[in-house]
Amino acid sequence: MSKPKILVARAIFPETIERLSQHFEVESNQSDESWSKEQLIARLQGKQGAFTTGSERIDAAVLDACPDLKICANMAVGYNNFDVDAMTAHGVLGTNAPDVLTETTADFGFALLMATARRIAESEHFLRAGKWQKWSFDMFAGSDIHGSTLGIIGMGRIGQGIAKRGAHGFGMKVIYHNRSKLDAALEAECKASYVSKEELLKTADHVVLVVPYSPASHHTIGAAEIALMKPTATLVNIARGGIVDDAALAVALREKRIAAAGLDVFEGEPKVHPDLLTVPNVVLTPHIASATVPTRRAMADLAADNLIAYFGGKGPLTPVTPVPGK
Ligand SMILES: NC(=O)C1=CN([C@@H]2O[C@H](COP(=O)(O)OP(=O)(O)OC[C@H]3O[C@@H](n4cnc5c(N)ncnc54)[C@H](OP(=O)(O)O)[C@@H]3O)[C@@H](O)[C@H]2O)C=CC1
Ligand SMILES: O=C(O)C(=O)[C@@H](O)[C@H](O)[C@H](O)CO
Repeated sequence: MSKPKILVARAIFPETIERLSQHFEVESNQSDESWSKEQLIARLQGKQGAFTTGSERIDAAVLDACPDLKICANMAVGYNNFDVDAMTAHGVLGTNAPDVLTETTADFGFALLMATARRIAESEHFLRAGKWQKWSFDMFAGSDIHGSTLGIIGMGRIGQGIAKRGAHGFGMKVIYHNRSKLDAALEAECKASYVSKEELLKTADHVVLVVPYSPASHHTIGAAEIALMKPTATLVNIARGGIVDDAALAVALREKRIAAAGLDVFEGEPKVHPDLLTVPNVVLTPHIASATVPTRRAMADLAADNLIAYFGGKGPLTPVTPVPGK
């Protein structure tokens, strides 16, 4: 029997390609070229499965043009690159890669918070530029992490990981906002209290965003929300580009309406709003929150496992679209 045909849309570990090749006829983008939508559609012709990353938009145009496609397995927990309604209407399954990256991403969220609040990147640039001539009482004085109030918007798996690090490791008071409240046992584990978004923005010393991107969460933080925050507050976005209005944030940072921001994700990335590149009080990283070697391997393994389980007749492991018969 011939093997199902799959497309691996971006360069990935050679071991993952080897493993997939045991089950599938694999075409892969190991040169990591940037494909246009037309090129993606051309490569997907005759393929029953796709190994995708957050970079490939799977929408009605792609689905209409690729009638053989049955499943797209994302090597990411976020799946806002999938048009879930269009995939459901076309009977194409989507899977994501949850859990395996939770702790690694929470570590990074906390690292970015600390770098931002304690002005680590800004002070390092100052030192490297040869500007350090003397000690002074307020040189790069930032804000404290320990004992401060941490506000988390998007208190899911990763948000809870950050909350535990803050509450148990740094004695922070943790407040959070979701559309729904966590159950009491989870709140106790995270030492966290539910508040409205407005109260969170007004009272938190540090606001961390870990909410998935959707039309409902578009510009969760814009000029009006920033205006509610303390002038000494920091804002960290490890969620997705589009959760923050980057243009409004750049203005707020320049005018010191909040103290600082740490951003791993950007509207229209890999492009970054030019004004963010020129304000000093922001730490910018290129979407690397899940980037440790073991975690990237685990994410690739889970995406591959989803394809293998589905074509092996077991059904997808971590579906994000409805699964027929379930
Ligand atoms: N920078 C990076 O490299 C990475 C970024 N991410 C991002 O982090 C996101 C979260 O991942 P994970 O924690 O595993 O996901 P979860 O689904 O476990 O958590 C998401 C949380 O957000 C809340 N939420 C969803 N929509 C809204 C909304 N409109 N307003 C307020 N709260 C909302 C949910 O609660 P409720 O439904 O009650 O609202 C839930 O608690 C991913 O979707 C991805 O975009 C993840 C990994 C790495
Ligand atoms: O999992 C997610 O949602 C992410 O944002 C990151 O872990 C990925 O690196 C990125 O999406 C590429 O697939």
